[in-house]
Amino acid sequence: MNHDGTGIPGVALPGAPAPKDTPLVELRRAGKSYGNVRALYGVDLVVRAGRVTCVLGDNGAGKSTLIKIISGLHRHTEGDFLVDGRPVRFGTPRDALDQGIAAVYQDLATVPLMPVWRNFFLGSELTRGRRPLRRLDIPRMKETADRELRRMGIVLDDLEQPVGTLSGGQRQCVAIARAVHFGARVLILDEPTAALGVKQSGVVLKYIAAARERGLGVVFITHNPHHAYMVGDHFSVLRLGTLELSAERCDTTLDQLTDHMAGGAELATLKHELSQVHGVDLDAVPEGLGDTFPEGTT
Ligand SMILES: Nc1ncnc2c1ncn2[C@@H]1O[C@H](COP(=O)(O)OP(=O)(O)OP(=O)(O)O)[C@@H](O)[C@H]1O
Repeated sequence: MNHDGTGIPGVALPGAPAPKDTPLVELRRAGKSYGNVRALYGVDLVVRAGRVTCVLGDNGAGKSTLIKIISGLHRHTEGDFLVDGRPVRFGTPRDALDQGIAAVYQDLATVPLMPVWRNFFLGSELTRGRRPLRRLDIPRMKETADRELRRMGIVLDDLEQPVGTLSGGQRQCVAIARAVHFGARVLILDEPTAALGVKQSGVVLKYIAAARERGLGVVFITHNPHHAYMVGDHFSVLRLGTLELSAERCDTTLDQLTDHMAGGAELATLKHELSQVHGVDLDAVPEGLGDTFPEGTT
C-alpha cells in the first residue's frame, strides 16, 4: 500500500515523518567480506531524519558495498545493522523498500522513450476497474506525477516528453521525487552528480536539500567534497574499506574534507610526479586532488 491508497505492492506506508535528527538507519562496527576480500570493516554510520549524511571515498573505498548493505542488495558479515533501533538483516531490496529505504542509482533504471509520467510510475502503475476490464488510470498518473514533482519544486514544461530528452540533472530529480512519493524516508543517492556539469549538479543539490526539508534521511554518495560540503550535515570518508573520518559539519571545514579525500601523502607524491612533466603549472595545483581532476579520474 502506498499513501494515496492505490494498493501498490511493496511500498512503505509513510505515516508521520520522524522528528528531525531521529536515527533511522544505523551501522555499528559493520563490515562485509566477499570471500577473502574484506571490502568494509568497523564502519559506524547513522542516518538521521531531516539530515544529509555524505559518504565520500576514492575508487574501491567501499562506498558501493556500504549502500548495498543498507539497500538490501548484500548482507553485512560483521557488526550490526539497525533500522528504527531494531537489528535487521535484509534478504532483498524489496525488504529495504518495505522499511522505506530507497536507493537511486546512477543509471536510474528509466525507459528513455517513455513519457516522464509513465517513468514516474514504472512498475507501480495505477489502474482502475476490476479484472478483466482493469486498465491503466492514465489521468490519475499524470495528475499525481505533476503534483509530486511540483511539491519537490520541479516544474517540467511537458510531462509527455520522453524522459530521455530531459537533462541528466532533471532525470535525477524525477527519480528523487518518485522515491519520495513511493514512501521513501531514507533516500540513498549513488553519485547523483558524478556525470553532471556545474549547473546541473547545482540543480540536483537543490533537490537533495528539498528532500531533507521534507524530513527524509539522505545518504549522499560522492567523490566530490565540494558537492558534499554544499548540502552535507555529516561527513563519513571511507578509505580502503574503513572510516577515515566521521565528522559533523560544525567540526570540519571544506579544506579538511578535501584533504581527507585527497590524502596528504598521495597529493605530495602526485605533485612530485607532475613537477617532472613539462607544461604543468604547479602553482595552479590546488590543495586537494578533488579540485584538480574531474570526478572519477582521481
Ligand atoms: N562482488 C565483489 N566480489 C569481490 N570483491 C568485491 C566485490 N565488490 C566489491 N569488491 C571489492 O571491495 C572493495 C570495495 O569496493 P566498492 O565497489 O564497495 O568500492 P567503491 O568505493 O564503491 O568504489 P567505486 O567508487 O570505484 O565504485 C574493492 O576492493 C572491490 O574490489
